[in-house]
Amino acid sequence: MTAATEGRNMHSPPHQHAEASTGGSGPEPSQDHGRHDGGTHDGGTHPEAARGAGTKTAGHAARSVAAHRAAVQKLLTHLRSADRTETLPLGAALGKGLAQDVTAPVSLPPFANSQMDGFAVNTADLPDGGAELRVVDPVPAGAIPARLETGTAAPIMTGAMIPAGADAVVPVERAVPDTFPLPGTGNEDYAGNRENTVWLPSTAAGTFVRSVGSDVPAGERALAAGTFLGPAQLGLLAALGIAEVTVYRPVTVLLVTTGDEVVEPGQPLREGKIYDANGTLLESAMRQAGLSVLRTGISTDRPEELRAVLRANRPVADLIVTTGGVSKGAYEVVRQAMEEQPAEFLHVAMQPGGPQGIGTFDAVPFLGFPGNPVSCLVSFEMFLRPVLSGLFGSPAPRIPVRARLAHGLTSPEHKHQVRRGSLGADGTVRLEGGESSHLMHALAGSNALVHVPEGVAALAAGDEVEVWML
Ligand SMILES: Nc1nc2c(c(=O)[nH]1)N[C@H]1C(S)=C(S)[C@@H](COP(=O)(O)OP(=O)(O)OC[C@H]3O[C@@H](n4cnc5c(N)ncnc54)[C@H](O)[C@@H]3O)O[C@H]1N2
Ligand code: MOO
Repeated sequence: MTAATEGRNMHSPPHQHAEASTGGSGPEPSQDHGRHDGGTHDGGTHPEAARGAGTKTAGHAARSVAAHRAAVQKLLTHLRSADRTETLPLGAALGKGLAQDVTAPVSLPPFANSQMDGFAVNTADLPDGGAELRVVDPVPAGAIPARLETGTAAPIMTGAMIPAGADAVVPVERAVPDTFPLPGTGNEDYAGNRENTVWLPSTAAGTFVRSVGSDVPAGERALAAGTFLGPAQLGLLAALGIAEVTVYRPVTVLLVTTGDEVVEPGQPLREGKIYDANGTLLESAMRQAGLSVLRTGISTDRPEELRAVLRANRPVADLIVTTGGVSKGAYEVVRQAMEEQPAEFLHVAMQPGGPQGIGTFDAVPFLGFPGNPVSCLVSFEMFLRPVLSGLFGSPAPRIPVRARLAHGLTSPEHKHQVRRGSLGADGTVRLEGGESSHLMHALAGSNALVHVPEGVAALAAGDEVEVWML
């Protein structure tokens, strides 16, 4: 939105919300206790509060974060369908979401084996006080050993099959002598001494034996549909002998940034213009989350141009995401481009990222994120990322951790505030920058989002908060 249109917005009539297209989330309880101006709690020091000062807006209650997330989920649920899956070799499946349950085709381990380099024994041969046992042929990993006869001990290597008749392994360090016979020399030890026997201490049955199926038995569900495939999950599939896996195909996002004031990085910056941060910021966040992203270049503030861009590219898009042009002005390009479409523009009780658009454009799901860069990333993290995680198992969900604030903060009581911060190794989190959503430098110096839930107006140093690592 340009300065000129901002000026005009101050005198524009209150915006009437479009018919809700997503439905389903039902009437929202009032979240904002009569404040609908998109400003903050601090009585006008926040730039966005100053910008909205004196503006009277329609008395619609803000939608809760949970309700908006549910609306986003409803908008995208149809993308979780069998015809949107593909079967890939394990090496290509990193970071994808598993589309079907995987049942273990074999047991892990597939046979009982030794957890130590030592002597396979029958514990009945080792009474209290230990016993001297005759040493028989060693069992290397990969071999099928002969049955262990009563009164004998078989040198056995880690991972080698436990001989029939043995029920425990004594580590070589606990044997006397604590060495194995030289390979190919029968019972001779490394020093060349004739050692036909070894003394072993008393041992409980099962000691250092990795029993068949103790990790996962054949026939059991090894991974559930919707699991994020990281190194550990792919490693498990490999251990089970599975070479290919069925995953969800990436969602393709058509990402369009807007604004007459916005220019591509690398271009000369004329007066009154700013560089497009949102395109790179969101494309990066989306690609990191496993999405396929199509960029169109920056749309001007002319709605017919934006509509043309969206129409030209919509056939390849599973989802359209725009930035900017969604707040209260009369000349907001995204709102205007969506006028004939089943989309609504509303306020979520969240800061930043309050103004949001949601609906469809020519039947393609559409999300309109606000123009401020931090608002864009917070919108992605609060709505799109968790919904995609829940539907497809990819990206991996953010793991909420508890941390102690390094210093106090204030927050608009009627909104869920998302601050940016740095979580240190000592478990304290330091806020980076203020609450304003244009603070890219502070965002770039952060490693976490800090959540201050609705109903909280102030927190002190040492108070616990929920933090999401970025
Ligand atoms: N009267 C009101 N005014 C505003 C409200 C409100 O509730 N009532 N909400 C404020 C809040 S909060 C936000 S966030 C913004 C959202 O506005 P828009 O989505 O319409 O976005 P714009 O006005 O186009 O831009 C906002 C801001 O972000 C800058 N911008 C836009 N695109 C980019 C980009 N690609 N890269 C970097 N920066 C970008 C733009 O220049 C503006 O400074 O509305 C408030 N106003
Ligand atoms: O606070 Mo706005 O919600 O800056 O995104």
